Amino acid sequence: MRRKFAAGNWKMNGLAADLAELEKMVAAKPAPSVDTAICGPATLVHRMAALGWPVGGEDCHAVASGAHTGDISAEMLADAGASYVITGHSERRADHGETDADVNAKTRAAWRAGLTAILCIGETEAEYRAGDTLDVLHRQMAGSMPEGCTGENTVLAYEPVWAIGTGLTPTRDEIGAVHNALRDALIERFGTETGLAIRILYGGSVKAANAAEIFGVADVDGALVGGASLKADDFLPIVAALEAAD
Ligand SMILES: O=C(CO)COP(=O)(O)O
Repeated sequence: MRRKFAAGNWKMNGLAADLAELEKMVAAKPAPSVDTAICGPATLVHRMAALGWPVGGEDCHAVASGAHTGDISAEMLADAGASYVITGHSERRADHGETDADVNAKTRAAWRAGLTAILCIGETEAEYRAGDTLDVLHRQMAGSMPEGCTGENTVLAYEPVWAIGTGLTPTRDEIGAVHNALRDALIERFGTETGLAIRILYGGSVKAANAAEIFGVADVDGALVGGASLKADDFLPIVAALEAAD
């Protein structure tokens, strides 16, 4: 039985003053029946973790330490109190040219440090319009997901690039068809037990207003939430909707 999971991604947002939002979330003590986490900027991870809410990084380097100015290793995130790290977010793939092989290496780095990887895949608008969504996702999964994925060390996040920060989302049927195909692909690659254990999150313009509808789709195990995770008043209703979902 997969535990539902509501994860936030603060992206390049968050100053010390914004920790007050996380404090509000902690104070609300929401939904013990679902997993929650906020992935925050590296500058805040330590302080976020100290508040007692599960925390993740947004990226990590593939190696543990060394001459890589400005980079953060998975071990550093774990040392700062993180339990998760996002790998392969489309903004890193686009802004930093990260390839599936890079994402694969970063995901293995996350495991090495004892972190759970929230591994992101998703098609661009052009790929969506061309009807190539599943081909793209299968290719990204094949390249980005290392051997050894389990329900504990990896969470898969389907984030259509064209739905991120745009207010657009695929239809329920489209999300359902994609998540169903991803589940089949996980089972084929990792076997039935593991394929059924790996959680698949949807991400892209999830808000309180559409959360219940999205969480009602089969094989949606939760969400990776960007903009609506920055404020407690936006994120907590999403967590509540996940808890209420069948
Ligand atoms: O990229 C996302 C989460 O990783 C989604 O961002 P938005 O929820 O702001 O669309």
